[in-house]
Amino acid sequence: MAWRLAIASTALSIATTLLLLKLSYTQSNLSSNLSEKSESGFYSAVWEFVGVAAVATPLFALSEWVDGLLVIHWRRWLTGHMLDAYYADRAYYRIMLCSLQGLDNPDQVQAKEGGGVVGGLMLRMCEDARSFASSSVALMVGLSRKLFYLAAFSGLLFSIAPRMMWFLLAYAAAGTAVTAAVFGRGLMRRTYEVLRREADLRFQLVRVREAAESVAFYSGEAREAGVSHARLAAAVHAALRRVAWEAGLALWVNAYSNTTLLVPSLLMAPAYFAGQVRFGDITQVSFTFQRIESALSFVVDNLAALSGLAAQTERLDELLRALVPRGDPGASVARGAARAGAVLELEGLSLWTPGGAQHLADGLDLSLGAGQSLLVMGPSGCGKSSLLRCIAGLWDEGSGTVRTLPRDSLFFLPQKPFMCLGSLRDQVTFPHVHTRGSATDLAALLAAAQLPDLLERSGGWKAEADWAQTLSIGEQQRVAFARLLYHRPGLAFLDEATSGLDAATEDAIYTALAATGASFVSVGHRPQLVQWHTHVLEAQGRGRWELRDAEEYLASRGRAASPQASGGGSMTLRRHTVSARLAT
Ligand SMILES: Nc1ncnc2c1ncn2[C@@H]1O[C@H](COP(=O)(O)OP(=O)(O)OP(=O)(O)O)[C@@H](O)[C@H]1O
Repeated sequence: MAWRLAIASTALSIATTLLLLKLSYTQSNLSSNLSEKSESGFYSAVWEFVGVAAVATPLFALSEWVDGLLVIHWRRWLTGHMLDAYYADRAYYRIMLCSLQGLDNPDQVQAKEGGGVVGGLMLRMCEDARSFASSSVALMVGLSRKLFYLAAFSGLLFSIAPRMMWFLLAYAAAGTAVTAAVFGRGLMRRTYEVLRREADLRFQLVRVREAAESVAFYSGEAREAGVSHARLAAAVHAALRRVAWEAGLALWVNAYSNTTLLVPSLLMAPAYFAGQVRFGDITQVSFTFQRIESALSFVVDNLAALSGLAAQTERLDELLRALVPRGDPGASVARGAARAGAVLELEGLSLWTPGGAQHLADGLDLSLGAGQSLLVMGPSGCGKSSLLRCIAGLWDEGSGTVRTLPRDSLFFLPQKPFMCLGSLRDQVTFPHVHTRGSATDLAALLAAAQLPDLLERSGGWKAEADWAQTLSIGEQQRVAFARLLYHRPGLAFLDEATSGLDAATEDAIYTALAATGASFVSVGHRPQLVQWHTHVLEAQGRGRWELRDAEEYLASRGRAASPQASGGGSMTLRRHTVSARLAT
């Protein structure tokens, strides 16, 4: 559609240019007949003018309308294309990882200093695509129209006043060269800076909105306001610098174009006084001169818009480049299908954090059979969630092999619950778009997830709310568990998915999970979780992990927690302290 509209816009540009050319002859006739006091000639020129104007007026309006449609259709295609690239191949996640490492913009320190250029780019993706589409269409249409003017009018001017044509060509070439050299790159840089600083400010405000409650609990307004004000100041500073450049450019453009105002009359006057040309020729030459002058001065007149377009193009290009997968970064984990009877196999798995700063697993071997379950334990930051990231295919840096069931038989409950935009039903069926099963089946899932009253409380399956803000973390974890039951995976992963729940609810949840017969892998800190698993994988530090049978693990813990052991003693002591405080 955009291509068809572009062709229509070009055809209309040609038609309107021809009409303008015709109009210049009509105007010339009008003025000449007036000055020669030829009444009949004057009125026939008037009718001619009315005829041309009657065709030209709707054509100009049609041309505007087609240009407007072109902007909208192109914008729709461009934004749709960028959204596809953003969601394809988990690019949104990859560029988040890259921006954390400051890789989004190889030649800049900006990524670290600005709070994530890619973060800002992502926020402005739709906005940038919209303004890119409108300004590029405006400039393209403007440029093509000027080229048609140039083609149509330069022959005319050459035939009437060749000296003037040469003057114009030389003048415009010099003007364009000076403008591009003095203002071009500088203005483009300033515009880019303004776009970037505005994106930084927006990024900060969105972050505060997302973490509003935490900021409020910390009474962190003053600090966050300080950061927002600093970013606003940076945006204003960038805008002031651009305005200064624009003022300089406006001064130059005015001087440049005003200089040419008198040229046609000055150059034509001697021939007119000598009776060699008619008066109408002077007006026609002035009209033609202005058309050609404006065509040749396209760069001078539109430098601000061109530099804005260049900055927008650069930003979109940066984002598109970030969305394209980089070449193979080197060693990466191999993947395959689990062999018969197994649901998860890790063979000699070595895992690094992205960028390779930390070694999280060193030659880990593990095999989990159907119906078995594994609890991953270890101190905070040892790499428990990262193991799941690697199994899910989010992280790849390392070596060894991961074999699992097919991706659609796996289901991950991440550490931070995610509530999508949409109804309560959407929360349970996410990421499915179409619901499987009846409302009663879904209600049974909520009941199994220990949320029997949520449906009624929320106002039905179609109720929409900001679920991430209105449900407690524990409730969000239970909704996520209902989601897991809905998808009935062969192998489920629960990353501290019950950390917000009391022990009784956690028990009920694991009972429901065990009843499904699915294999599952949990990440957790609480020792009482062990009872629900057949195996325990515990971090030993420096990337080493120990796999044990759950019973063996409990037996060893029992020995360690005997009254003689210091850990058991301190736990008892703490309980006494609490009850003493309560009694007081
Ligand atoms: N995107 C990332 N880039 C680089 N390092 C990261 C990234 N994400 C996490 N890490 C680091 O990897 C290490 C392991 O993180 P991980 O989330 O796996 O810890 P964990 O054992 O699950 O911790 P917790 O129990 O606190 O959830 C941490 O030191 C963390 O700082």
